Amino acid sequence: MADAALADRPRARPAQAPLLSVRDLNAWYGESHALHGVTFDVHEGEVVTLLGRNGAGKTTTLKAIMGILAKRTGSVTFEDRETIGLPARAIARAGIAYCPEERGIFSSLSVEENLMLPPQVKSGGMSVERIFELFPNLRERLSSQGTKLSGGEQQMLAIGRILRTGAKTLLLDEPTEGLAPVIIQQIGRTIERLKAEGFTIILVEQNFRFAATVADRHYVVEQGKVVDQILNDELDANIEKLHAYLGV
Ligand SMILES: Nc1ncnc2c1ncn2[C@@H]1O[C@H](COP(=O)(O)OP(=O)(O)OP(=O)(O)O)[C@@H](O)[C@H]1O
Repeated sequence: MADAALADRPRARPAQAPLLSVRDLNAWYGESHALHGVTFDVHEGEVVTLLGRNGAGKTTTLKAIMGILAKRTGSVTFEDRETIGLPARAIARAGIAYCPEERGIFSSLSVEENLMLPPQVKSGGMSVERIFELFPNLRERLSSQGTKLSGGEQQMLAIGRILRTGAKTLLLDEPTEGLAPVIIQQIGRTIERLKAEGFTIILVEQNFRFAATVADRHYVVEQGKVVDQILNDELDANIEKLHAYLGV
C-alpha cells in the first residue's frame, strides 16, 4: 500500500501493532462474573474512552487490565507482552498506572507525602516541578493534609502522583466526577498536554461531553463487553445511538 494511503487511514486502524490489546477478557468478583469477553485495542499516543451505563463494567475493565482483580482470564498484551498472568506490581513496572475513581489520597499525609508515595517504575517519570506546572494549586497546598483538599485538588494530586512513576500508559477512572466545570476544563487541558507528550490514556467517563473534548475514540461497554466503537470525529453523527447506549 502506498504511504499516502497509509497516512489516510483512520486512527482506529493504524498499520502498527496496538500498544495494548485486550482479548476476550473475563473477570470475577468472587463468584460474581463481571466481565464477559471484553475486546479492544489502544494504540500508542491515543486517548480512548470507555463509555457505558452504571455497572456496565468500565471500572472492572481497568482493574482487570491492571491485575488488581484476583480472577481474570483472556489476554491483555502490553508492548507485545502477555500480562494476564502477572501480578499488579509487575504490570505497574511494565509502565501502566491506574488512577482509581475514589482517588486514593491518604488523608493523614500531606500533599508532598502523597505525591512521593508511589515508587518510580520507569525512568523518565515527571519531576515534581513539572507536576506543579500542570497543577499549580498543588504547589500552594504542598504541606496541606490530604483531608484538607477539595475534590479537584485531590484529583490533581491523584493524577500528579502517577505521573511521577514514569508510566506512560494511564488508566483514569472518572477523573471529572463531582468536579466544578473550571476544574474539569483544567483536567481536560492536562489530558491534552499529556497526549501531546506521547502518553496513552484510557479514560472511563460518564460525561461523554467531556470525553468528546479529549478522546480519539470511544468504546461502548455494556453488560461486561465492548459492544461498539465510535470515532470521536463521528460522534455527532452517532449521538442518538450513544444516547440509547447510555440511557440519557
Ligand atoms: N467489589 C465488587 N464486588 C462485587 N461486584 C462488583 C464489585 N464492583 C463492581 N461489581 C459489579 O461488577 C459489575 C461491573 O461494575 P463496574 O464498577 O465495573 O461498572 P462501571 O461500568 O464502572 O459502572 P460505575 O460507573 O457505576 O462504576 C456490576 O454488576 C457491579 O455491581
